[in-house]
Amino acid sequence: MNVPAVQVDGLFKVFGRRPEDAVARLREGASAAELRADGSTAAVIDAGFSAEPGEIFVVMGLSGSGKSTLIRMLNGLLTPTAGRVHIGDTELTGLDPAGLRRVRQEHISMVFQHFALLPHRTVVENAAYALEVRGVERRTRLAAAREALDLVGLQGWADHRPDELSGGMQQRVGLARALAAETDVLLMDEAFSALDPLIRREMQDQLLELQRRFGKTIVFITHDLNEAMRIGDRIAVMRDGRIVRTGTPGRSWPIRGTSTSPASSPTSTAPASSPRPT
Ligand SMILES: Nc1ncnc2c1ncn2[C@@H]1O[C@H](COP(=O)(O)OP(=O)(O)OP(=O)(O)O)[C@@H](O)[C@H]1O
Repeated sequence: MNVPAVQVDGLFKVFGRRPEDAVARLREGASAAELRADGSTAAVIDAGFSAEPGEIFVVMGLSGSGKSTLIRMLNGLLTPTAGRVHIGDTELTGLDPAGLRRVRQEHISMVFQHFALLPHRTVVENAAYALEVRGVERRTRLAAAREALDLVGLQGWADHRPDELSGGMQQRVGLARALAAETDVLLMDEAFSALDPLIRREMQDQLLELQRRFGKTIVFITHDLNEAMRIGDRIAVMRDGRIVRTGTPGRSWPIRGTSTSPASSPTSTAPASSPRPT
């Protein structure tokens, strides 16, 4: 199958009592603050975008703006209150649990901020984990995991335990796990945010290099404007649950106010058409 787009239409997630009623009120113009007064949290409000094949689509916003809630709806970890998520032609939001599991296993990998490695397993077993869940036979999955570890520069570390590795190396294992799974959609939730600045930059470079080679569809969450500008083909800015701006990094991207102010006129631009800043 070709690498699929990740498409989001009219997506809402409300926590609290009677979330569907809250969505109806939001659609009628109620504000998130009004809902909060009634005990509901509107974490994602009417989000829409399409992350295209081969693109790194960055979602940037301050803490509490709804980024994690949004990305968790992209792989079905959270069920939207309203709206749709498509992975290619498959509507995620319309699948039963077994169908959802299948799409996740075959198409979607997630890389987390705190690595999510299994401490009692070796590095190679961790890198092979997604394949194990998929039922791939041990020898085949360990061979694929070793190849993926080579790709992220961890040759020689396969038989160590995660706690013998630095933070940067542990996150490379997280990346290797995603690569070994050979899924075409990669969801990264603040994946480099726990790393110190030099290592973080190295990881950004590594991701760009891997992306040049494999051309997946990547949705990358960050609160860091520099990171967004460095790796994003396009950047969506979230504020108080809403995507307030989508644009292409470069000279035209208005840096001032992107992280906190609402956009005066959100623009949508074609993916991957302009060079990345270096
Ligand atoms: N399970 C939940 N129940 C109730 N409210 C929640 C839940 N999960 C998130 N929220 C609320 O939804 C809003 C958005 O949270 P979310 O974690 O998605 O934001 P974020 O941009 O990822 O922030 P951070 O970077 O701090 O994780 C916040 O007000 C948060 O308190």
